[in-house]
Amino acid sequence: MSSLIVHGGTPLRGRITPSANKNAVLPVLCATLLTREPLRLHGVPDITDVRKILDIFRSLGSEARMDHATGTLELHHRDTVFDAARDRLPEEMRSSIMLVPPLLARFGIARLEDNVKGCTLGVREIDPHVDVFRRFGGKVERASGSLLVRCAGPLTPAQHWLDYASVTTTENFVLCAAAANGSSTLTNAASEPHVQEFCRFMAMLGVRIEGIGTSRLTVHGGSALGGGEFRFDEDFHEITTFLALGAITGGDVVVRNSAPENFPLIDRTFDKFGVTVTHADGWSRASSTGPLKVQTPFTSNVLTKVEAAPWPYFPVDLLPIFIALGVRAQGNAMFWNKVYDGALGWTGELSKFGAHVFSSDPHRLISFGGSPLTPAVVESPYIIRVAIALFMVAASIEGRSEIRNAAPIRRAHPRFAENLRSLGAQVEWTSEE
Ligand SMILES: CC(=O)N[C@H]1[C@@H](OP(=O)(O)OP(=O)(O)OC[C@H]2O[C@@H](n3ccc(=O)[nH]c3=O)[C@H](O)[C@@H]2O)O[C@H](CO)[C@@H](O)[C@@H]1O
Ligand SMILES: C=C(OP(=O)(O)O)C(=O)O
Repeated sequence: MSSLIVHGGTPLRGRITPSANKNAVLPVLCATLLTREPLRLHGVPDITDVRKILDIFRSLGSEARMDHATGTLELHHRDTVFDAARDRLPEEMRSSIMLVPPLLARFGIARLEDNVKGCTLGVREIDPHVDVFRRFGGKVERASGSLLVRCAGPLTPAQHWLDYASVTTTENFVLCAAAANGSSTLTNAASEPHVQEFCRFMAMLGVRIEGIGTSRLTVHGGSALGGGEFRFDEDFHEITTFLALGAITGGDVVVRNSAPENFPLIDRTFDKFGVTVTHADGWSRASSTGPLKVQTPFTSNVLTKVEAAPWPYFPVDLLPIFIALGVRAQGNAMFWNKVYDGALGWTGELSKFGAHVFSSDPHRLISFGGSPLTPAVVESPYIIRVAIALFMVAASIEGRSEIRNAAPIRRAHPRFAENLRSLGAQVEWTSEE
């Protein structure tokens, strides 16, 4: 078990250049399997989920050369072979499910392990994915401990309307549609910045996509896909995380940010906790005058609230980070996770720091912020952003705290402890890897 040990209470100060977004990089990596042409990807983060995908590529016979010093990945799926009886897709990460369409398109079969689950956020359905595979002509059946998906001939174009704007289901639809010969349309598509980035990568491969960034995507598939070069954008999760770390420790952190147009709602949410975010010349900065304080609403009988749902709502993966700000800020706030039904169970750990939060139901939490906090040993669930949130609270308290089971952070944030130390944090992992 990897724990993070922090001696908190130091205001973090300095500049951070964020890495790419895991949730853009992983669907892109899965998509690369659709083309037999060479590819060069820039800004690939050294995170455990990426390593797992590259390992499976190599075991299938693909060439994958990663230069960790520059973040450049050379990929070539020319002699790739998949054997459903032998090859196992990576476990403990949701993204493995996006290897299914390229495997179907190339080999007519894919096998998905039941343990292809990501963070333990509650129910994470497989059925919307199964619906998509079936729409494109896939046959789906249960095998022991896995799902088998087959397609005797080429995938056929499809029209589909999702029950809800699911991120990876949208990406799976686009992957299937790129391989299907004709035009396919998805309604109620997800539109997160990482979904848009993934679609731009598909366009670079030669797939024409209309409606990127909207809730209806039309994909013109079937043409031979090319190779090329692609550079990943900065991760808005990591940008927000470091800005929040600066704010919660009373410091001054400046983060590179080439896409401030994605931030108006995130900025307003910071504002609700007394943190002002400014963007200038490709950098973002969080500042506060004095201790954090929750804004008082003008409406009577309501709490200041953070309402997380599919984009363009406030992003659900950022909710724990703002819960951390909530327990630090004077005043009360409500956090509403409209997506997951099991994403707030961890909040009892906050009481070990002396924080006061109340779960009104599986989707809603109220923070009664501003209580004096003391260092603690806490245990993170298998949820990347919760390990970070617990770390944030610990970093704001003078003294030694320990975040047990913090390794999920390595799924998404390369050089996390190194970046923190560059800002002045006293932090270390108890074990490497
Ligand atoms: C690899 C990857 O990209 N993972 C992200 C992706 O997961 P993922 O694509 O698995 O998440 P989905 O968008 O499918 O949502 C997950 C679950 O939330 C529930 N749900 C979701 C939306 C909704 O309007 N109603 C609803 O009930 C469903 O039970 C669903 O199974 O998107 C999630 C939501 O932004 C993020 O937390 C994950 O980090
Ligand atoms: C929940 C996440 O990842 P996954 O979907 O792989 O569990 C995440 O990136 O925060």
